Amino acid sequence: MSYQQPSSIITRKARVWPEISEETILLPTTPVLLNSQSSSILTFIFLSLVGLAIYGYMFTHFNATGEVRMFLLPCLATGGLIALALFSISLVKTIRILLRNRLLLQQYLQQLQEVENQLKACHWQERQAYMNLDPPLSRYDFKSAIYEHLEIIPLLQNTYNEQNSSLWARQPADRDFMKVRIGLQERPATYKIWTPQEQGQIITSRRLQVYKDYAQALLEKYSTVHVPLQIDLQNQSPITIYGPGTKLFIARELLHAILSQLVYHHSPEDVRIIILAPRSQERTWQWAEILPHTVRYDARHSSAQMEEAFQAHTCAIGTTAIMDQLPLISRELRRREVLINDMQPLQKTALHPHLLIVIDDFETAGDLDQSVAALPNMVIPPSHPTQYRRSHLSVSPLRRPELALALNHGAQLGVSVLCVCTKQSHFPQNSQLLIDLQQEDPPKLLLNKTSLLPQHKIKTKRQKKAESTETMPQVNIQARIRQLTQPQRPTQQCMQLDGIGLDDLRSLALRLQSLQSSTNQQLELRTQVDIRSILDTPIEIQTYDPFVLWSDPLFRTPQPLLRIPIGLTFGDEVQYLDLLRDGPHGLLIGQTGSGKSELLQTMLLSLAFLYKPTEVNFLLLDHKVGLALKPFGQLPHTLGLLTQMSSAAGWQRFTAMLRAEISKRKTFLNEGRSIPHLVIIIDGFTEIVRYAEAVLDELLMIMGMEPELGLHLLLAAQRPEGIIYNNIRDAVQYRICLRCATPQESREVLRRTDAADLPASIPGRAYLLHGDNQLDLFQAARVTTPIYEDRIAAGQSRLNSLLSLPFKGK
Ligand SMILES: Nc1ncnc2c1ncn2[C@@H]1O[C@H](COP(=O)(O)OP(=O)(O)OP(=O)(O)O)[C@@H](O)[C@H]1O
Repeated sequence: MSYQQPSSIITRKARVWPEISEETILLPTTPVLLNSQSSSILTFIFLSLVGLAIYGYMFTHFNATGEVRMFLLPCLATGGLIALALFSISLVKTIRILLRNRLLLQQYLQQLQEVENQLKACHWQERQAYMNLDPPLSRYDFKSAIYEHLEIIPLLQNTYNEQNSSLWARQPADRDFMKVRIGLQERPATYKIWTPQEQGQIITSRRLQVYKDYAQALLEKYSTVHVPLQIDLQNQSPITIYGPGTKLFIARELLHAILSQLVYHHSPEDVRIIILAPRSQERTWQWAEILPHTVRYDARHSSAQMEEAFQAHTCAIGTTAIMDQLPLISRELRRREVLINDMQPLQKTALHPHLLIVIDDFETAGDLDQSVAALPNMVIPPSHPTQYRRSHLSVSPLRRPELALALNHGAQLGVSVLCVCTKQSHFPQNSQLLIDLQQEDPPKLLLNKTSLLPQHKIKTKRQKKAESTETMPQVNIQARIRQLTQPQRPTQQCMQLDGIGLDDLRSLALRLQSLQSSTNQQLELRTQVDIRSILDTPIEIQTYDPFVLWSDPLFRTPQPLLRIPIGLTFGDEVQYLDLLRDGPHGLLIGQTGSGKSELLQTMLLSLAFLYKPTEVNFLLLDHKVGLALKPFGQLPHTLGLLTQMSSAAGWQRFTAMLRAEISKRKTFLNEGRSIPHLVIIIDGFTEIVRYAEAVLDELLMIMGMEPELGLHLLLAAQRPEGIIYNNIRDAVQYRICLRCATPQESREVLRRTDAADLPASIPGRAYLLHGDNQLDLFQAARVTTPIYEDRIAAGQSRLNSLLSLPFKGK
């Protein structure tokens, strides 16, 4: 296979991390049942019967006078009545207790079912989130309980173009840079399940015992999750895959799977791979020769030389190729060492790009050259490997001095080593992580007794658990991941190892071959954007006629309606916000001076430019005097502008207005009439909610209404504030975040801290988190730009001038 020039450019997108719940879910307390006193009723019935029997006996057998008999009769009747009354009382009491216990049990069951639903949701969310981050490569057992209810697109079924936001997404600053999955593991869930202490004396009943077993089953089923198991190629190097005997085939499949994951998630800009493999494995490594990640990396290459370098790759198969490759590796390692030594201690950063040296096993006869008799005892000084270069490779590359720096100081130099070994004696020196495919005992050579202990414990626990829970998938442990340098860290168990076939490898390499990464640094992001420059047809203010534009099919985007330009992103691409696709509801957060008011104006003006008042209406609210929104009150689109909403009365006015509008819309809808969309902008909503708490419910109610009513809320605030924000956040679909005061605030809005790093000197710079989780960085357009300012007649309000123009012909 020969290397082709790349044809498609991949611009890597900003990443959005999935939300994984860390909440603590409480299992309900076992109810304290009351004693039903059924035994006391029986005693009572027995005693009453005995009493009546005695009376009866006396009445019939004693030869008493008629007077005595007369006396005995009422006694007998009274006694009988008292007994009956007492019996009824105690029966009622018992029934009450039984009913109460039944109610308690019903409530307990209901609580357990609610908790189960909550646990199910968290459990699924966590599994789906991790599976989205690390999907399988091609094949997976979709019938397995591990994948139940998950939506999975294997990496090979993805598109390999600009639209794929996960391709080459991992960048050096990301927490999962150089981390790749090797299979699946079972580990404790991120959310916690809390079991309450049992209170008081527990009276057990059969039903209660069934419910307690149910609670226990919930605890066992949901306290762990099956998620991908990752290894850290950057920080755990050297990494050895130990596949003795027949396991060598699986070890090589795993090695291929690791590399496939690596080249999918990392761009060749950030990661370069060098492969050293024996001639016997030529067929299994051919796919790697066309990967953009194995194009020879040489820091000294000028861009003019790059084209020539495209022809050379770093996939060295066979001893001759390896002997050519080793001096190059050695030279690069030395260069990195010099660079690191020259850096000030505080400046020391990981060197770029990260190099991964992959070494296959050299065990088969003929994999290594025969030692040359003339140079049997020659020792190569590590400082001059190339000068003493031999033309034969008689030991595995792992033993070669050229690789000593990579094995001993790889972490500092930005170099990792990943190898396959079939013998413990071949493990590289300083091996940090061992992926042990051997089913039996761990290698004695590297593991002392202390490291066996936790593993033994885990195994026993797992066995016990497997016996007790039938619902859990029963999978064999296929590999054990041991930290060799930190024996105190528990061994991880891999339940399903990844692997990939040669056909899939070839298909992956062919798709990646035509791609090239483009860095965001190459593309500029402007600092000033005039709103007129982002509209599809340039607007000439002096001759602008709104009616012409509203009916111009080229100018407006007919479908989907409500797609408005709001700024420019990298490479002068227009940034759109689609209130239908991304919405209907959204948030705009930005600290004071970040450009919030300007952006609101831009959005309103974009909508007014593009859509007629019969298509879009506005309802505007500002808790302050509303200087920014005031000019828009004159637009024919605007139903109302309410300012100084700092009292409950103001809010009541708004709700009354809104309710009337909603009921009008409902009537219109029932009559089959079309209704314009209503964009409701609330500036300073957290302040308004503080004055009138009922506002929050009202807002949430509006957000829950059916989309046919055409309501679109845009809530603007300076910061995401506590509980108010939390409730709102879940109800909105898109979020625009200008500069935030703190990383925490940014995280609350975007799930990442980047908005806190937006430059304060560039107002209007913002992130847009779309409804489908895509994140875009853009520069918001302005209604009034300094350029435009000069062109407006002196003394005229800048904004009013612009706003009056669109409707002059009305
Ligand atoms: N998109 C933009 N491009 C360039 N400059 C901008 C942009 N948006 C705002 N600015 C500049 O930043 C200043 C502050 O903007 P703006 O008044 O919109 O901030 P704000 O976030 O609404 O502040 P506050 O919350 O205090 O009202 C503006 O006067 C303008 O000079």
